[in-house]
Amino acid sequence: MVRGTKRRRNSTEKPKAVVTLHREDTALVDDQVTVGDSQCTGAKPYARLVGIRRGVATIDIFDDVFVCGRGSDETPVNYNFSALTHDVGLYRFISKVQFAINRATDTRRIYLNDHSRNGTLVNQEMIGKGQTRELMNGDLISIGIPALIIFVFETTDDSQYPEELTKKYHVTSHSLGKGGFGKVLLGYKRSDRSVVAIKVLNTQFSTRCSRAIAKIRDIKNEVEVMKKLDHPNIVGIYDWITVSKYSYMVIEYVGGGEFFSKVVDSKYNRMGLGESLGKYFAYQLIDAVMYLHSVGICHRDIKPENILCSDKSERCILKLTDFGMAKTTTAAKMKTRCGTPSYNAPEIVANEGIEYTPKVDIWSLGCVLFITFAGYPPFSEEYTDMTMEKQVMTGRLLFHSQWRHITHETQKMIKWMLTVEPSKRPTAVELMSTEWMKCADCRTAKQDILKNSAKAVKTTVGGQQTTVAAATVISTTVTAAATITTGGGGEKGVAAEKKRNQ
Ligand SMILES: Nc1ncnc2c1ncn2[C@@H]1O[C@H](COP(=O)(O)OP(=O)(O)OP(=O)(O)O)[C@@H](O)[C@H]1O
Repeated sequence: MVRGTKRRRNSTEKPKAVVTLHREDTALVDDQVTVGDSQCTGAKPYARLVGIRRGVATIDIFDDVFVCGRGSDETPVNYNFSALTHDVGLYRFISKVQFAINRATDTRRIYLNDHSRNGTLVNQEMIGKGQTRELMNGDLISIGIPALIIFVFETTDDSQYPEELTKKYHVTSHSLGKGGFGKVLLGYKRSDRSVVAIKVLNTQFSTRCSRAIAKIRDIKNEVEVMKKLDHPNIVGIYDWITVSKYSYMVIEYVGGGEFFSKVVDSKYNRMGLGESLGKYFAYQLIDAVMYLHSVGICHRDIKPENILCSDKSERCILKLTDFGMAKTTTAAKMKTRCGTPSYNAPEIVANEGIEYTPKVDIWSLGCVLFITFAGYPPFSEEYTDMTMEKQVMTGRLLFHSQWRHITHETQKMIKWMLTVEPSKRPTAVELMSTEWMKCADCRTAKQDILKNSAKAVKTTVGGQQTTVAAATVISTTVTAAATITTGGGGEKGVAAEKKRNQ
């Protein structure tokens, strides 16, 4: 069994928010901004409630006490939600006085006081009538139940984003995650209110050496690759804006977090996702890679961290992302040693400067599927009997007890993908044509992908048509990111590997 190390959370590390969005419903705000009296005096608002529900305005806050609720003659409020009276399901949750925003006159800290019986939630945590919570930039405010997110709370500092970006997109301060280059923020398109993810990339600085993204040229390559792609299992791109030393990639919002978190989820007991669910995901990933290779793109960094889940449901749609290492195979020979060590194919590990092919993606995919079915990594420095390089170069695989629940056919397929000799390794087309990929779970996956893409809308990116899921929000899950703090075996092995690879 693989022995791993615990991923310790730094005491200063803040939990990461993961937002799940069911696109059917989203459609953000009307851009109307209601303002307090102070506007007449030319004062600046100290905070803003960004409405992320159709009909809910974005509200600039000037007053030290700002009350939101249905209101009545006896209980006047600053914002009365009257635009939501048609939305009976939601309106019934709103109290006459739902909550108040308070700014302390001395410390200038900002608080939410919950006044309602149904309750107000901050980042999906119930505050409760009579209780108070300090608000932070980017906090999500819901009413009654976690899914009914109404506002993103923001302290105001508009100046940080360039007009080229803000005239087309509203950038909230709600962080979806952090990468080696910077951050990923929740935003929405001003034109149709659909939700987007905005990657803010510092073009002069990258903390992650493994990622060739520090230079504008490399970001351009990533964008050019993404613009060529149109597949339901690949994250779509809407826009790319570069101003001064920052680049902003506006991409499809995928709200279920990394596939990595799914495979290490304690509910699977570190034993893998099992045959049925594993094949459901295998179909989607093979389909994505088959498409990529058919349009002459090699990803070169396939791993669970670069696959996002559409939502938190068990059978979600997977989307391949992070094309920072991708290469157009028709344009140039691939020789560069890149990718993530424990997912790299032997021909990359050999580092002999010999040209390799898109089969390197099949190897990485084999590693991902091995982990998916078994819950532990096929190659790892945690195996102390031989170096990781040797494990990869010899294709040595350890099959622990969990494989007893996986069919021989599946095991055969994984071994085929992890064939050391590239010419004997299958192509994605060959994998897709096997009987193995004709199972009921694969058919279900196919139907689910189709259903998901039926909800897609066509958006123009740089003159090209890109399919992106129709963003219709609401139903967002915020969870702490500390999923990998305990446990052993596979979870620790995979988690440790992830840490090492960063
Ligand atoms: N399209 C998206 N929709 C929603 N959340 C996203 C999206 N893209 C990224 N994220 C979130 O942001 C986090 C970091 O994203 P990203 O993939 O850009 O960085 P990374 O892969 O960790 O770093 P690097 O790009 O340097 O390798 C992800 O783990 C995910 O939680």
